[in-house]
Amino acid sequence: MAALCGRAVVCSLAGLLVLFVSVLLIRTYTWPERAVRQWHWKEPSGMELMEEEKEQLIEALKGAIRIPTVSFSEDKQNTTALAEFGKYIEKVFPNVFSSKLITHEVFGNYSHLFKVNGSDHTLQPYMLLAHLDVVPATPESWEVSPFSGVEQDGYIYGRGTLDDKSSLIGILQALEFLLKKGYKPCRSFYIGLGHDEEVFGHRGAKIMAEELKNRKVKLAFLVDEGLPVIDGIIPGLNCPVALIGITEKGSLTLKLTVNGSPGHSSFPPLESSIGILSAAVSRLEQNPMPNKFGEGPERAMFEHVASKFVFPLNIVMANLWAFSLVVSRFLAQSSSTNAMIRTTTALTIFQSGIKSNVVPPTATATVNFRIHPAQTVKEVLDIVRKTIQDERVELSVMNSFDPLPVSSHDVESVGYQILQHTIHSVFSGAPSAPAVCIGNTDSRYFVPLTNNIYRFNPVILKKEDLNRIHGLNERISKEALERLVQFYFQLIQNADIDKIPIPHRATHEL
Ligand SMILES: CCCCCCCC/C=C\CCCCCCCC(=O)NCC(=O)O
Ligand SMILES: [Zn+2]
Ligand SMILES: [Zn+2]
Repeated sequence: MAALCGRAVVCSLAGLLVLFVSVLLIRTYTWPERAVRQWHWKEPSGMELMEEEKEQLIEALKGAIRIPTVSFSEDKQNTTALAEFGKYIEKVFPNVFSSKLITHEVFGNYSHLFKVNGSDHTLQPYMLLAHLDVVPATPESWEVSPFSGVEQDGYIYGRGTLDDKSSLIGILQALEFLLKKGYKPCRSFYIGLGHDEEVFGHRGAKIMAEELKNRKVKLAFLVDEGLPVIDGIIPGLNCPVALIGITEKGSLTLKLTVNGSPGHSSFPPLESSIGILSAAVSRLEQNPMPNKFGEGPERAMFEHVASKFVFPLNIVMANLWAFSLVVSRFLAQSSSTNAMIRTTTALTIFQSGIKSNVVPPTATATVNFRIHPAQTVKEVLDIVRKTIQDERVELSVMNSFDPLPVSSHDVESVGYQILQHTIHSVFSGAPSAPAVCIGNTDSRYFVPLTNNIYRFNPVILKKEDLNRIHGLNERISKEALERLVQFYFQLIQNADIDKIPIPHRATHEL
């Protein structure tokens, strides 16, 4: 009898296992049909750059890198360089500045707004954004001087080659080439070039956005800097994938202060302000914010490219209903993937002390949190207070904003489809996926103007390149720069799409 029961249990378990494996395989290998729009894409004209054009482009970027438009803080920017940059783009892109189709305005002394007037006023305009300021660079740690625009082994080196002068020059250069070829757009578009993105954008992009809002401008979509085409960054993903930032993490910057009594170091207090503050920031670092994998758009990103993972990871990614716990733990292991799944905690400034035999009265620290779309500033603050649990540590909010709204990214979404089509064509068929932009961009100020903001940097980035952004030896290959211009060249032309698309069923549309 017992043997019979045992057999029945074994049979049931085997049946369940077969069922489980069948579901996994069915979900993995039968990609669901998706309704896609049959867009009427026109073939963009004159895609290949001539040698002379390639040379012009490279020189244009090198010249831009040599102008040190550094933002140190909101109140400390290299304004001489910012002014010089304005004159530089006027000299390098004469057609953009003289075209009758284009109006040009300056905001906050150094930010630039262009409107390129299209022929069809029934089409809603769109906007391209980039910024001309850069973060500081310490020359002694670089292989080449960060503002020399040096070319070495096929790469142009310098601060801004990835963030964000390449895009700025790419947009203007693409427009310059198009104007030279006699191109006239159907759809109007704006180009916004902010001068203080690296220090919150309050005087540049924010003012531009407010002015456009006052003018009652509504945008079909907006494309700003953001996530790249990643290559080799997610283990097991066997091809480059273009990540389109459909939302952006929120941000919270806190100043932590501990006030103690100053005195002689020969009879120090039992607990110093430095010791108390160190323990507090250490607790924050040792207790990361909760893993939120599956509660924001990052889950859809993995499902989107599930079929591009190597076996057996393709099965895992196509079946996150069963494996999300294990995937989330795996993603937590590296800094770039960890940033996708939780609010991150970065200890960025720590200050105290003036002399080796003086006990300092005060210690301060700055902590920057980038907030996952499934959390809010308030929730993060509550967790911080609970984690520190020390009344002696004063908290003050230096700046904060909640995660940005999720932009539309379905088959009906014109902007997303134009972007996706352009990526597919320029990056040799690379699949794209909606994702969370982990850095913050000027585009957040344009939320009142459009529901369709996309953060995308048209550059292939490998794991070893990640730390070059805001880091040492920032560089872009000449080939990548040419491709970047191709991207804007085609994006601008593809945005002229005017036909109302006919709903259509197709398979395997990424
Ligand atoms: C699933 C894991 C994929 C991880 C991919 C990580 C790729 C990271 C590459 C670039 C970082 C994104 C930068 C976005 C623009 C940030 C601009 C900026 O610096 N803003 C200022 C700020 O955020 O403080
Ligand atoms: Zn940037
Ligand atoms: Zn930056």
